[in-house]
Amino acid sequence: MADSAETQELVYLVTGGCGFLGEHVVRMLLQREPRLRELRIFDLHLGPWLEELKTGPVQVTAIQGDVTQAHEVAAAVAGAHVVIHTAGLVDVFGKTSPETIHEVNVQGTQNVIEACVQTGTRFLIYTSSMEVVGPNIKGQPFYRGNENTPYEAVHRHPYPCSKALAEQLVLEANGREVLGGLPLVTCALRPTGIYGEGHQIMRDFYHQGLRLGGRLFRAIPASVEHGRVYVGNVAWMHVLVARELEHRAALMGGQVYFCYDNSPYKSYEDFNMEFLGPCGLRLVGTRPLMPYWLLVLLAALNTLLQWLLRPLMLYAPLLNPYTLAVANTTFTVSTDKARRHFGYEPLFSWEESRTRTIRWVQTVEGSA
Ligand SMILES: NC(=O)C1=CN([C@@H]2O[C@H](COP(=O)(O)OP(=O)(O)OC[C@H]3O[C@@H](n4cnc5c(N)ncnc54)[C@H](O)[C@@H]3O)[C@@H](O)[C@H]2O)C=CC1
Ligand SMILES: C[C@@H](CO)CCC[C@@H](C)[C@H]1CC[C@H]2[C@@H]3[C@H](O)CC4=CC(=O)CC[C@]4(C)[C@H]3CC[C@]12C
Repeated sequence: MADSAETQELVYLVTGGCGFLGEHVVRMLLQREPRLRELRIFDLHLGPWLEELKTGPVQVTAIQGDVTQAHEVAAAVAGAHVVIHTAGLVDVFGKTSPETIHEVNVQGTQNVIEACVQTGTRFLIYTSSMEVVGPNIKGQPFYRGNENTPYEAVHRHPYPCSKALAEQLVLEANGREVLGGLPLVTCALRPTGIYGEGHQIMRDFYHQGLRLGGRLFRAIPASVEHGRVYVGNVAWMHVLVARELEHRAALMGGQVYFCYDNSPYKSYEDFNMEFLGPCGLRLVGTRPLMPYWLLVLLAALNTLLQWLLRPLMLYAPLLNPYTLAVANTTFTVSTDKARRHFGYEPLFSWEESRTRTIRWVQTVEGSA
C-alpha cells in the first residue's frame, strides 16, 4: 500500500454498501480517499443511486451478492486492499429468524475473513455495535463508559449475540497469515445508536407522530441516557481506520473502538425530538405517560401477537421486551481512544449533524 500512496492505486470493498451506514461510507470514501482506484460495493440489494457514482474518476463496481455465499464473497474480495464489512441483518423486531440473523452476521463475517485469507487481502474493518457490550439482560447502566470500562456483557437476543460472535471472529483473525505470507490486520468499530440521513427508525417515528396528529407520547424517563452518533462521523471513522490501519498495524490491529462524536447525552426520545421537533412534532409529557409495568405488559403482548399472527402476517412493532429494555437502560460512551490511536476527530459538529438530519426529515414523504 505504501508504494501507491501518491497515486490512485487502491481497491476498496464495502460490504453492505447500499445500507444506511454503507451508503455514507461509500460516499465518504469517494470524497476523502484520494488514493482510491476502484471502489467495490457488495450488497444483497443494489441501490439505483449507485449509477450516479459511476461517472467520477474512481471506478465504481456494484456487485450484487450475498455474504452467506462464500464463493460470492471470495470473488468480490479478490484483489482488494481493504475490506470494510458493514453488511449485516439489523433486526431487533423479530422480522427474521434467529438462524438467519446468525447466518448473515456470523457466517457472513467468517466468509469475509476466509476470503481475505485466501485472496491475500490484509486489512479488514468490521462494523460492530455498542450492542456487543450492552445493555445486558440485567439492565445494568453503562454510564459514559469507555472501551476498558468493566461491564457484564451478557445477551440473549439473536442480534447482539450475533454481533458479539462476529466481532470476536474478526478480532481473533488479526495476525492470521494471508495469501502471500503477510499478516491480516483487523479491527472493529462499535457505533452507538446511529442517526442521520436515511435512518429508517427515525422515519418510522416521524410517520407515527404525523399519524398521531403531530404528537409523540413520552414512554421513557428523560433521565435514561442513550448513546447516539451521527452517521457521517461513523462513516468518517471507518475511512480513517482504513487509511491508518497499515501504518499503525501494531497499535490498531485486533482493537475495538466505540464510534463517538459530540452529540449530546439524552434519552432516546428527547434526542429524536432534536430533529422531529423542528419538523413540527411535539413530545407530550415531561414524565412517561404510562407506568413502566404497563409498557412491559404491552411489549409482552406484542411478542404474543407476533407469534400468534405469524402464520398470517408479519407483525413487528417497534415496542417489544428487547427494544423496551434497550431504550430504558442508560448506555452512553465517553472515550478518546480513536483520537489517541489514529487521530480521529468528528468531521461534523453536533450543530451540523443536527441541521443535516433535520433537512433530511423535512424531505421525508408525508412531511409538511
Ligand atoms: N443502525 C444502527 O444504529 C447501528 C448499526 N450497526 C451496524 O452497522 C452495520 C450497518 O447497519 P445499517 O446501515 O443500520 O443497516 P442496513 O440494514 O441499513 O444496512 C445493512 C446492509 O447490509 C445488506 N445485507 C444484509 N444482508 C446481506 C447479505 N446476506 N449479503 C449482503 N448484504 C447484505 C443490506 O442489504 C443492507 O444494505 C450493521 O452491521 C449493523 O449491525 C451498529 C451500530 C448501530
Ligand atoms: C419504547 C419505545 C417508546 O417510544 C421506544 C423504542 C425505541 C427502540 C426501537 C430503539 C431504542 C434504542 C434503539 C437501538 C439502539 O440505538 C442500539 C442499536 C444498535 C444496533 O447495532 C442496531 C440498532 C439498535 C439495536 C437500535 C434499535 C432500535 C432501538 C431499540
